[in-house]
Amino acid sequence: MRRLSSAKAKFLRTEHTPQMEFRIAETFQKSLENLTNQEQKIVKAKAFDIQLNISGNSNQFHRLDRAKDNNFWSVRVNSDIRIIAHKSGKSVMLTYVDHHDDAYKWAANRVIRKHPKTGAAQIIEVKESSKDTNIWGTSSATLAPDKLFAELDEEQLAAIGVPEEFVFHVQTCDESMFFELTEKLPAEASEKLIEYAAGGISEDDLVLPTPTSQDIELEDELGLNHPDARRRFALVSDEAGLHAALDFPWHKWTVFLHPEQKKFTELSYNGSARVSGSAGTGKTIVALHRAAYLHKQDPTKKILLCTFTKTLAAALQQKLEILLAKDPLALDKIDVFHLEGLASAHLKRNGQNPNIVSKTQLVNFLQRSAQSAEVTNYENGFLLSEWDNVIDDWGIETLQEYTDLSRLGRKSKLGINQRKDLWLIFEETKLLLKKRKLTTWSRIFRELNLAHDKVAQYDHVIVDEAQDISSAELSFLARHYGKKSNGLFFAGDIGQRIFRAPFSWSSLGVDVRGKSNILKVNYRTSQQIRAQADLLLPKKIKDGDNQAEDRSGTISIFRGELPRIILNDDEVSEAQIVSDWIEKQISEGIAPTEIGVFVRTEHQYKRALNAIKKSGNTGVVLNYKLDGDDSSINYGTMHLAKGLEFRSVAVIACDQDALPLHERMRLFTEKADIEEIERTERQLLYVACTRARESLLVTGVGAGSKYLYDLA
Ligand SMILES: Nc1ncnc2c1ncn2[C@@H]1O[C@H](COP(=O)(O)OP(=O)(O)OP(=O)(O)O)[C@@H](O)[C@H]1O
Repeated sequence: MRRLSSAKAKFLRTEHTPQMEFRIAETFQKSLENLTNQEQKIVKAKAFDIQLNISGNSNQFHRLDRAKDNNFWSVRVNSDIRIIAHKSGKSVMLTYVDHHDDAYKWAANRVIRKHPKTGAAQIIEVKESSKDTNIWGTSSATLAPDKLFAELDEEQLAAIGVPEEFVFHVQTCDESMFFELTEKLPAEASEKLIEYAAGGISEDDLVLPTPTSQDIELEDELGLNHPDARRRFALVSDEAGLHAALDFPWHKWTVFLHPEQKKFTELSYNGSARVSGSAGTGKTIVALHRAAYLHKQDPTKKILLCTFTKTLAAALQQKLEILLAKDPLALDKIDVFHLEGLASAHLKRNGQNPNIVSKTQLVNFLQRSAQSAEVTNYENGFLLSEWDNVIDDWGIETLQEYTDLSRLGRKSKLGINQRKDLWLIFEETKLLLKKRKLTTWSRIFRELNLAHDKVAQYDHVIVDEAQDISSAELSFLARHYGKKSNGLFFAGDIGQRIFRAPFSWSSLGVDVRGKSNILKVNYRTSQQIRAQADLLLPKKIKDGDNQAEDRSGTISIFRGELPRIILNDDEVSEAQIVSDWIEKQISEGIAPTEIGVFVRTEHQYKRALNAIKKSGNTGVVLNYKLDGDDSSINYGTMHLAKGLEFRSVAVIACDQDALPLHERMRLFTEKADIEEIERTERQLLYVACTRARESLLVTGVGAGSKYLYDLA
């Protein structure tokens, strides 16, 4: 009879525990990324093998005798590569993968343990370090004249999840070591410290949150189910989940959600709810996960994930395909549309093909109507804006309705006589539209009735970039889906409203009060870029229902270079600056497709293209399919940038008359209207700047846009 080593025997004794749990640690994904494609392939195959045979693969595991944590085991992938797995209780977790010696080295000095205060599992690197030796080899005491966290005692640091080994280093950390330190700490502790250092929280906030009844219910031996741990150690319950984790290891969002993101993903409510947060805080990620989550809860339900432009819908579809790569049935049950696309598809099914009036036609009609009504003291732009935001969007059909209207989104107070004059123009325009059998999207949404269209009967509707929804679109959604359980879910940032005037959602029966919350961790943008872009907007912004959203206290989880804001004498020198910047990005290994160049209007495209060409590259205008070629730099208007992201972004041609756009400003005389335009122009610059992950350049010519002075 062959005797088993005691280690293997112990493994076998525990392996038949019912309902073994399989997990992937974030560190595993990260290490997988560092392997070659070929190596990744065989590691993935082995990972699937482990998952499939979770209760019967003991002979693949070899305990690491010299590791500090005796729950670490190695799994042979080939003669060179080893997976490091952690096994405790009923959980098997892949934690690391590398070439043999490096994998063993990684495991030798690490332990996974439950934080004594917070109860969350953490991976800790345990060095043979005494208190006066810095974890990175230098003496922190001598490096830290301005200690950032000297005021915080051990108790407070423990309450936010700082592991015991790091307490001294946190207490002696200064600004120069700050990010190096926070990168080594568990995310929950880093985030609280970043927030504290940025002045966002006081010492009083650094207390242990009271566990909820659900936390207590989920409590486990190692703390792997703790909400803070789940963002590092993802439970993978099926093959599709493992595919999502392994096929796109750099897309961490597919498996690791912030506890707040998870909360919103799984929120249950009647009617409507909303998740907010400044740019890059993962609202779209919540929208995607929520769609997948609702499908999993009940695969018979139909789900609509929608937004406003084709470009954004294409971006959502791409991400959904990543999240559900191996779950075609789920993909089938989740439709992604931009709202006009949804309406078009419905009309087509009914054999209708509406003739939508173009902007040029509309301006022409308004102009002609003004002449025939002999009311010529209003600019075309003003008429168009009044038409779009008031008459058409709110479906105003009579002078009475117009005079009764409480100017919802519009801030200016048009007197009765002015409205009477203007009504002559709009009434005539309506007639012209009717005569030519033309219509508008707002009219379509107001009249759209999907009651008998089975294809469009959705159980759950999720709307991304909801800050730019029109009243006609919102009332359409509310009519059809607003009363259902988990009917409408909105993700958006009112600080990024760039297309529409604000209006009261509650007046249309959409009440998200008490069912909305704000995400505060920015995953996209470096601390430096985010902090600077935030200077453009007030800390609190009110929505159309007068509800204030507090944007302060948002933190970024990584650092980068400071954004550069440069004013130039002329366009030639601007092109040189931008071209040099592009060359620098490329020399640092950033691919052309990871660079975006944005301008205020299409008229400025030439400036973008000149700079791109000067750097020796080719440029391509961003298109809605997001299928630019593999070697060109994307450029486009700031509006087109919405919802997208690039490693490096240049926002150029920010001249005095471009931001705020002079052509737009001169249409209005009322202070309130001008303020509203100023707000959206500012927000537009904020949107463009926050597309940048690592590097941001903002340029203008001459005196430059006044907003650049706030940004600097
Ligand atoms: N939990 C997460 N883990 C890792 N990365 C994340 C996570 N959540 C979001 N991200 C990443 O952060 C970036 C921003 O996410 P997302 O686009 O969802 O933000 P947003 O709030 O919708 O931004 P915007 O308002 O600018 O459209 C994306 O690159 C996304 O992959």
